[in-house]
Amino acid sequence: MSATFVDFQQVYLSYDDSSAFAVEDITLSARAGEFIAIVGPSGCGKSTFMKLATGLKRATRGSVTIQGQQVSGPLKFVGMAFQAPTLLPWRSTLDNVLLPLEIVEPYRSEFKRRRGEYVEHAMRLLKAVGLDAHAKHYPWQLSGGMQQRASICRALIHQPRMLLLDEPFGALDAFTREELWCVLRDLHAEQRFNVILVTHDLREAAYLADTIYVMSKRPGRIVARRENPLPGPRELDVTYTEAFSALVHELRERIGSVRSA
Ligand SMILES: Nc1ncnc2c1ncn2[C@@H]1O[C@H](COP(=O)(O)OP(=O)(O)OP(=O)(O)O)[C@@H](O)[C@H]1O
Repeated sequence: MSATFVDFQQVYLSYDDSSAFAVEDITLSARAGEFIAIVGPSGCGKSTFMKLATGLKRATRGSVTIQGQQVSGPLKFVGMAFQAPTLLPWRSTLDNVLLPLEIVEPYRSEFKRRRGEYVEHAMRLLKAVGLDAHAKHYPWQLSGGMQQRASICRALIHQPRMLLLDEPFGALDAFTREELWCVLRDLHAEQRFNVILVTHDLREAAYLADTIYVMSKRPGRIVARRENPLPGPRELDVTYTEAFSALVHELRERIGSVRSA
């Protein structure tokens, strides 16, 4: 069993310092390399949870630690990707992927000297997601799925120990989404970074995550924790099995009972 990587202990967050909490009593821990998914109804606090995990927001009460260190400000060893790929339109795919290295230390001060090495690394990532032939293309020359692949490469370029994904595949068609599930599965299997995936898509959570947490509506609380019974890494065929459907149904029921509560 690996050591704990992310640890939330009775965490509360209020945006306006009132007693109205956006999230309440969150206790959760993830092992190093674990892939967790957070699912729940709209507005339950999934994005708030992300802000707490990256240090963008500080807990009003309780403690958030990463590798045993209290989180007290924005963390550098985190990569993030969101529903909108947010690539800069005037930069090529390759230059978009390199962007964090031009901004974040210690890479920034080494950027000019080590550019060749950084480009090699970016090209390896682009190859892993099938985009190496598009490195010189601009975002407007890429499909939505290709842009999202590029934004995942950008999130991984500084070899983060933790990858935070907020509905990263929400805007994509079902086929592209499933293709990107496989891309993410393979990158995770190879590099074993921690992943926190926030999603409305229960199939996505059941396919990708080692552990799935269900949150209640505001104030967001964790109402269920489910370890994925299906051995990983999973092939897409698993999504047609009874065991997979049973897991998705179970999650749906838990969310249903949260919504009607
Ligand atoms: N900056 C903010 N200031 C005040 N309240 C906020 C702020 N951000 C979020 N909230 C409130 O906190 C609660 C949780 O919001 P959050 O965005 O974390 O939910 P979510 O589960 O990610 O929602 P969705 O699934 O719709 O994206 C909501 O009631 C929201 O109105």
